[in-house]
Amino acid sequence: MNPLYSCAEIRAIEEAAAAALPDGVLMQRAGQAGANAALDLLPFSTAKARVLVLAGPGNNGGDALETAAHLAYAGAQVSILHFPPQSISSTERAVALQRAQTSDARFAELDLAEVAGTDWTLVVDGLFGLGLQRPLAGALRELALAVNGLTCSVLALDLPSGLDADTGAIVGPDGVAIHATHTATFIGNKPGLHTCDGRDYAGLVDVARLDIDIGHFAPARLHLNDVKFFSRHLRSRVHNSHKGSYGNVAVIGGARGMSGAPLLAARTALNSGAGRVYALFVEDPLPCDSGQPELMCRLADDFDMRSSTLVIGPGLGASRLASALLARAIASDSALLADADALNLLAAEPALQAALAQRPGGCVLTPHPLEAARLLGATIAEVQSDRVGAARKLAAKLNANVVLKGSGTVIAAPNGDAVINTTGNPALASAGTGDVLSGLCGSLLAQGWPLWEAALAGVWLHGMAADVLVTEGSGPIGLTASELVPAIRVALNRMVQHHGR
Ligand SMILES: NC(=O)C1=CN([C@@H]2O[C@H](COP(=O)(O)OP(=O)(O)OC[C@H]3O[C@@H](n4cnc5c(N)ncnc54)[C@H](OP(=O)(O)O)[C@@H]3O)[C@@H](O)[C@H]2O)[C@@H](O)CC1
Ligand SMILES: Nc1ncnc2c1ncn2[C@@H]1O[C@H](COP(=O)(O)OP(=O)(O)O)[C@@H](O)[C@H]1O
Ligand SMILES: [K+]
Repeated sequence: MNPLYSCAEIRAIEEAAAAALPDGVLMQRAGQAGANAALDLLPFSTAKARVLVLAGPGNNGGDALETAAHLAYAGAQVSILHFPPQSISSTERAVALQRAQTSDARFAELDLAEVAGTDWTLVVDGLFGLGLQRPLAGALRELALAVNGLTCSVLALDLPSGLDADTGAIVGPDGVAIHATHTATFIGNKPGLHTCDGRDYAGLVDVARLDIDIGHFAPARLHLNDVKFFSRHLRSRVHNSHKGSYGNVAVIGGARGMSGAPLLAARTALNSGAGRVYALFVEDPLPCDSGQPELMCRLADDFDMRSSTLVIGPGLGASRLASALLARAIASDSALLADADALNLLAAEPALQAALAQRPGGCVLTPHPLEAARLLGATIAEVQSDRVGAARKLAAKLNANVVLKGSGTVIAAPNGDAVINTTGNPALASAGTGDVLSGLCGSLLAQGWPLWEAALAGVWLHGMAADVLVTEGSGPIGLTASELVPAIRVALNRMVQHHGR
């Protein structure tokens, strides 16, 4: 189910597969797959298509040369910008070069004005793939910038040049990468295409397995999120049920001046099915939430934490009272999700971290990159330069199911399993959407979902609700966290209708 492989894993699969095949077969298959993907982006009358193929010095360039030859044979007007290797290249690359040279493809000189001034139908990016060693520099950097200024489709072979296949970060400080609209990736899917800058730079991703025997693929520890991972917990409601059947959620937060955050989380918990929802305040509880009077607003200090699933953190503040509430929540036997200020308190207090890590039932943590950086004693840049690694490290350190938020949210379990989410969009980049996510995950926990599946489903539904709202025109600009709440309710009900038991 949607496995993702690291560079090292892909190299190992390729090596094992290549050993059982005649020389050059994999590159030929990659070139054919690249050409097929390109033809899908060209008009039916291929002869009218002007295709610019960028062929780098390594095997990614070999794939590009094969692709160029196929496209020329199909009748397209193909121009190749060829960057020959400095030293001896692979035999298969030399064969691919010969094939391109004997086709009708034209080998062009690098002329940035021509790149920018030609009405290309498609650019094929075969500059660099898994072998990128350093940031694009000099003429290559200028070329990438010129391509990024074009309005035509751009097909990346294996991955957009300049992007790190493992992390999705653009290589180098102030680095550049080719901004592809489509990526034909070879052998297996790669995490870097789906998180950090990957979602922006890879565009639509298609995996070409190159007919490699399934036996060469070891079980993956990293996947793309999939409804199949959690659908068995989607349950239709039975008639003979009551509010007590669907659990209690207590959202603990709301320091003075910060009452909105727990209300958003609590409203989401209620609208995603929890039987009873409490909004608990560190101090000065609101008498009620007039926009959602079903919520029970209370002072947190008096609350019996054993009675509910606990979502602690939204607007919690950093007071001693807040810290004491967090300590009580960690010590309780209730299912626990910690977010926002609870994560900052944890980062500041090693004793709380130790208590959390020893919690028999575990927990869910939902940090954004800054909160994750504080918990890891790292910088935001360090977290973002390896989001999967950071989420796994935090999960192991705190014995927690960690949801590292942002584009391509990463969910990591203490045992090292990790998932990258595929739903969601920049409409979510507004205050309060994280509170909505914590309330949603808390609600699923209260309804009996295990921690891991609640995190996967919560992140998936939260992103799906935003995707639907954007499709309907309510975003990405100006979508508010409150608007997500009814959209999540619809998405959850639809999912139960389709997949529920
Ligand atoms: N083996 C497989 O799994 C299969 C691989 N396949 C394909 O091969 C790709 C991997 O090929 P690869 O290993 O040759 O690496 P690739 O990405 O072409 O780049 C390496 C070259 O670039 C150079 N170089 C690097 N960075 C640079 C920079 N910033 N600026 C300038 N130069 C730079 C580097 O030279 P050097 O660092 O020594 O200067 C070297 O010459 C893979 O992504 C897939 O597309 C398929 O055919 C199917 C089977
Ligand atoms: N560009 C984006 N693409 C996809 N999801 C995003 C993007 N920006 C933010 N999000 C999501 O929105 C939510 C924001 O949470 P958070 O930063 O905690 O906000 P807040 O604290 O204001 O509630 C997270 O679920 C995050 O993954
Ligand atoms: K590439």
